[in-house]
Amino acid sequence: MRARVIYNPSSGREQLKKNMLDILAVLEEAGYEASAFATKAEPNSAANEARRAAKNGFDLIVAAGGDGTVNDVVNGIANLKKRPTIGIIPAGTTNDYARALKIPRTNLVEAAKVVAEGQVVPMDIGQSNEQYFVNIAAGGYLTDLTYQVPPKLKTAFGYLAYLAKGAEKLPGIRPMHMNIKYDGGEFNGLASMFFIVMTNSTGGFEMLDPNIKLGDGKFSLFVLKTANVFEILQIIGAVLNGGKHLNHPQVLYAKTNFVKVSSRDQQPLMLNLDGEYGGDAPATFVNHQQHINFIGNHTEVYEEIDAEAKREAFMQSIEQLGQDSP
Ligand SMILES: Nc1ncnc2c1ncn2[C@@H]1O[C@H](COP(=O)(O)OP(=O)(O)OP(=O)(O)O)[C@@H](O)[C@H]1O
Repeated sequence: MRARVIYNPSSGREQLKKNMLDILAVLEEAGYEASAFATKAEPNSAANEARRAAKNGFDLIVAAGGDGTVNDVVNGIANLKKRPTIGIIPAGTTNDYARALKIPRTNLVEAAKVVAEGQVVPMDIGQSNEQYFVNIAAGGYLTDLTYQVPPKLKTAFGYLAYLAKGAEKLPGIRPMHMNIKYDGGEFNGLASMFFIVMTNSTGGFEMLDPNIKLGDGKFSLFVLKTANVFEILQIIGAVLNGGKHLNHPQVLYAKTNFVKVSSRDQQPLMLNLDGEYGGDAPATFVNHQQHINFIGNHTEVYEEIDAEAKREAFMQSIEQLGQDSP
């Protein structure tokens, strides 16, 4: 068995570099022939290496860095027929996906040990047009504010910081026209943003959707129908209060395996995939059920589905998309 550790040498105050020999030793101990690749500060560096390693038959790719590195590694291998298992060693400023998989986030070598144990969690992967995302896709007028939130604030308060930043800019907030089609429904009207969530580890919010079940092939779709800051703060309060936001009159909530978004607004409806700018609407989001095996530290038993069931579910969503097209 061969493992390729793809690490971002700039993340986590260079701790990865310092611990790399120990990390490789842990993997070797577990029976892997392990090697490491340091990413470069250029687009797709991790993606290109992940793709190369997958094509060369590596069994395990370890994404060592923040959420950006995980997203990049996934984008490198998601459209390959034979996809290696992915492990994570969290070392970024945001490590939401590692948290969702219950990988230790304070000690890099401990994280490597969990990866070496190799408990597989088949995870759904989202696709937006040609790009893939693992955790969250969002869009709207507020979305561009994520780029203005300093990384430190991002860590401490996550999406709360992001929304607070929005609240601070109250006069600047306005709803946009959005048309959002999903399994069993359609929203057509004004909204300030939408979220497509795949885990319950998204920034400051630990429980955006109490009904989330990893690997079920469903997105959790939220449309925030208001741009009124008091209502938005009320909704945030309801989220923190244990899921009361699901029934809030200004929140549309649905479980769906596809989402199709367009806008007639004069401003572009900007998209954000796993925290990075992901182009503008129109966009089609599809869910590839249990598409990539990640390593997690879960005690729950996952209901694995077979290839035929996955294919059927995917074809169904594509069919529905086709019917919805103008
Ligand atoms: N050698 C490098 N030097 C500087 N930047 C790099 C290098 N390799 C990758 N990067 C950049 O690091 C970013 C990804 O960061 P990553 O997600 O790993 O951790 P992070 O900086 O903590 O960010 P995040 O907030 O997503 O956790 C990408 O923008 C990528 O281009």
